[in-house]
This record gives sequence, structure tokens and C-alpha cells, in this order.
Amino acid sequence: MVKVLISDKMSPLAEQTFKDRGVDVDFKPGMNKEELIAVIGEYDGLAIRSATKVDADVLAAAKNLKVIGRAGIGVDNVDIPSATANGTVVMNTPFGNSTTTAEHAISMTLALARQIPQASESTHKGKWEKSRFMGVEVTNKKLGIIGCGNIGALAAERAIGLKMKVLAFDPYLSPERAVELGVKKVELDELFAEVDFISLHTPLTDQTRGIIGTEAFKKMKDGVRIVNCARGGLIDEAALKEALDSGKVAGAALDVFEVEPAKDNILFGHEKVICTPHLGASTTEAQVNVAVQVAEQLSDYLLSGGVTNALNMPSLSSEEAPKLKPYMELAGDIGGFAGQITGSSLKSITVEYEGHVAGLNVKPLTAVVLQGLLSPLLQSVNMVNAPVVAKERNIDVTETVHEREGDYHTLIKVTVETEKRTRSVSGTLFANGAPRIVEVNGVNIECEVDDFMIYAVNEDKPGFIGALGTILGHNGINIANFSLGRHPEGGEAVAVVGVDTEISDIVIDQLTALPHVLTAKSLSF
Ligand SMILES: NC(=O)c1ccc[n+]([C@@H]2O[C@H](COP(=O)([O-])OP(=O)(O)OC[C@H]3O[C@@H](n4cnc5c(N)ncnc54)[C@H](O)[C@@H]3O)[C@@H](O)[C@H]2O)c1
Ligand SMILES: O=C(O)[C@H](O)COP(=O)(O)O
Repeated sequence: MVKVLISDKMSPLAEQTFKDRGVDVDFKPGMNKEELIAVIGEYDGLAIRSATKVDADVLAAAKNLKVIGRAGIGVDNVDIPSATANGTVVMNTPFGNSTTTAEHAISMTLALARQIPQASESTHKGKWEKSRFMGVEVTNKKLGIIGCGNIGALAAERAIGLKMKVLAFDPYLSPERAVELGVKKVELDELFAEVDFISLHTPLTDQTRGIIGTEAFKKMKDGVRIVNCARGGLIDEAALKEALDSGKVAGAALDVFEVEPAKDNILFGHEKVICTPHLGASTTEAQVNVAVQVAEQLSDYLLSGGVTNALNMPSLSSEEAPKLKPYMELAGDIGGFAGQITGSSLKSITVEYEGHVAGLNVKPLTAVVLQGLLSPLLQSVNMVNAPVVAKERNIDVTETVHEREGDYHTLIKVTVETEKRTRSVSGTLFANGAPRIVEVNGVNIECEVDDFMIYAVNEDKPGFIGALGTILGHNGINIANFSLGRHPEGGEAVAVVGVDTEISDIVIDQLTALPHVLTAKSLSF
């Protein structure tokens, strides 16, 4: 039974959903790093929010961890490159809390405009400071949205509903989408110069870290108000304090902080700052959404191979997974075959799909081909990390889907280019779903994929087959399948032999020593 750990506070519906799907689940929120490292090796899946930090140390101990699911959006608490290298899929739930967070950003904007938290605190103290809390209207004010993705767009729509004029800076926002949303797409400097309120909605990346800092403040209007419900680190907090003290910034509403949990922060106690403790996603509705979604996504992956909302792997729906299953085996066999007959370093890999398979989601198949191809060369390659491993080694990977009908109702062909030569291996599925290799280096053959195989290339001269049979017989090796092909007559011939036991180097040496044999290799699957 697969086993999952929930290591952050989460709606009980997550635990229930895992149980309903037949997944063994432990709910242990609040563990420190050492405690997590001590237990993580037991688990196939990990469900988290933002508190658990899944860094390289945790992943090094996560020997069985196949998938991490973030019940929420931001995955900056997960070391994704290390997870990928570990072969662990990382998923999030990109839409489950976006409405809630957009509502929080709008609430913070209004609270900032009317100083509601400060006025509430003062009123609770019996001060009745009616003249102290003079606010501003948001109607007809300009709001600058930085990062107009899911949440930014939802916040923009709501702000437009409040009669604000919305400007958006997002290099990936298309002009058409901007028109559809009713926002003006601008460059960052124009946004800074024009707006009365700024609301941040980008992830924290190398490009966005400190996007609001000393230089940015210089470009803004006096009396600007700033809302951050995205990530701490987008704002340089020391620079913000200076800008608040100088009066350049009239107020800031912060849900997120450079260091969290934020128990101590230079902005705490500042009269122009209102704060919430990373509550953007904290509504009953959002927490139910993300908890159920993450549990479903993790269960799907662990139980049926369905991949939804993964950040380091192509998607594969639960409906597609069973259809792709026989092709996954075929792709792995073809990749493994090509990898084992290829001796020198790879320059490029082309994966072509033809016939029935061409109509399926081929991205995961290409990942499995790469896994099969790279496994003979590298340890710990799987379909999650294989594309990254190929990229790191400057291996060009091309995926081609052909609409044409070929000789087979379905065909996957892998062509591998090395420093020395180009090789190809093609395979198909028989009606019973069994993989068949049907071509090697341009030579048509037809062989099943056995656990142990011999691959031999020889000059097409009489006597080879008898000699090969004799050597195998003398070594007590039983032949299960035998497939031969040649191209052209008298040219290069290929023999692929399925055998019942593993082939030793001694046998391979004997085969290689036969007259006219160019190559003999032992393959295993
Ligand atoms: N406070 C909370 O509790 C809370 C809740 C949910 C999400 N978030 C955070 O909100 C952020 C946005 O979430 P989302 O779901 O809208 O993500 P999203 O991916 O849908 O949108 C992010 C947008 O930022 C844009 N972007 C990226 N780099 C940019 C740059 N350098 N300049 C301008 N724009 C840039 C992207 O093009 C994208 O459109 C995330 O960081 C997420 O973690 C916070
Ligand atoms: O990125 C997110 O989804 C939010 O920051 C929510 O974080 P939380 O799950 O810790 O509330």
C-alpha cells in the first residue's frame, strides 16, 4: 500500500480523501527539519503547504518519495531541481485558492485606504479618534497590478468592479488578454509613475526579488500605497520602511514577509503598515479546495500514474494513464534497446510517433524513452529527471508526431546520433498490447522483448547462425526467440536473440570472436 505524509496543517478532508482512495496516510504537522528527515524515507508521497521546507537535505533522505503535492500555489519552499534530480514529481493546486487570495488583496487594499485595522484597534481602546483616521476613496484611483496571472487577473476584475482603473505589468500578459480583462498593459516604470495603489501578484524569482526597492520607490508617485499578498522578498523591507518614514509611501498592507513565520520584523509596529500572517489562502472554501485537490492528485499519481499540475513533468490525466500504459512499456523498451546498443556519448535523440500513438499524449512517452536511453549510462535516471539530465548533457531531443499512416497501425521510432554514427530502433504494439521491436538501424526484424537478449551485427555471410547456436548451446543458454534481418543482401545483418538467462562477458567475447561478427552485446530489460 502506498504511504503518504501530510506534514502541514491541512483540512481533514485531505486525510479523508487519501483514505477513501486506499492510500495509507499519516498526518503529522509541525515537524522540524530533523524530524522530517528521520521519517521521510518511509513515504511515497508528501502533502505540504508553505510551512514545510523540502530542501536538498530532506530530498536526500526521501529515498522512496515519488511525489510532493503543494496544497496551494507557491512552491518556493520546495527545491524543485533537487526533487527532479531525485526523480520526485512536484505538483501544486494552481487555482484552488486564487479567488480567496484575490479577495484578500482587495480586502487589504480597502483596509489600507481606510486604515481599518488601526481604527479598529483605537476604537477597541475606547479612544474614538474620528479625526485621526481620514481615508481615501479607491473609486477612480489607479491600481497597478504587478503579475497579472490567475490571482492578479482576479484582483484586477474585482478592482474594476470597485471603479478603479487598472494598469498591469506582466511580460507574459498578451495584449488580447489585457483587453479581455479591461486592464491597460504597461511597462513597469509607467506603472510606477502612474498608480495610486500597487498590488503584487508575481512568484518570487530571481527577476522579481526586490522588484519594489529603493530605485522603484524613486519612480513612484508620492503617497502611493502598496499591497503584497504574493511573496515576501518581492519588497525590500528596509527600503519600504525608509519610504514609509519619509512619507513617499502612504501605507503598506503585507500578508507575506521576507522571513516567515515573521515573529520579528522591522515593519512591525509601524503605524502605516497593516499586516496579516500569510492568510491569503486562509478561507474555508480555499482550504477545502486545495486539500481535496492535492489528495486527489497525489492519489492519482501513486495509484494510476495520472499527472496533474506537475511543475517538473508533463501532464497525464487519469483517463490517459491506462491508455498510455502499454506504450510506456514499449517506449521504455525501445529507449533501453537503443541505449544499450549505443556505446559512445549521445549528441541528439529524435523520437517519432506514427499511427495510433500519434493521437495520444506523447510527452510522457518521450520522457520514458529518454529514461530508457540514459539508464545504461547513468544511475538513478527516471522519467521525471531524464529530460533535465539530457538537457544538462547538451543532448538535443526532438519529438515528432507524424500524421501519415505507416506500415504499422502504431509505431515509435527512436533515432540516436552519437559522435560516431546514427542508430535507430523502432517498435510497435501487437493487438494484445505486447511490445515488438520491428526495426534496428534500418534493418527490419520482429522480436519480442525478453528479460535477457543478445544483439549481434555481422556481415551477411553463411555460417553465423549455426556458430551462434553452437556457442549458446555449449554455454547452456536456452534460446527463447530469434529474429534476423539484413539490409541489403550480403550487407549488414542484425540478429536479436531472446534467451532464458543472463549472458556473461565470456559468451559475448566468444560471439565477437566469430568470423564476420561486427558487434555482439548483451541486453537486459
Ligand atoms: N498570500 C497567499 O497566501 C498566497 C496565496 C496564493 C498565492 N500566492 C502567491 O501569489 C503569486 C501569484 O500566484 P498566481 O496563482 O497568480 O500565479 P500565476 O503563475 O498564475 O501568475 C503569476 C504571474 O506573474 C507573472 N510574472 C512572472 N514574472 C514576472 C515579472 N518578472 N514581472 C511581472 N510579472 C511576472 C507571470 O507572467 C504570471 O502571469 C504566487 O507567488 C503565489 O505563491 C500567495
Ligand atoms: O502559495 C500559496 O498557495 C499561498 O502562499 C498559501 O500558503 P499557505 O498554504 O501556507 O497558506
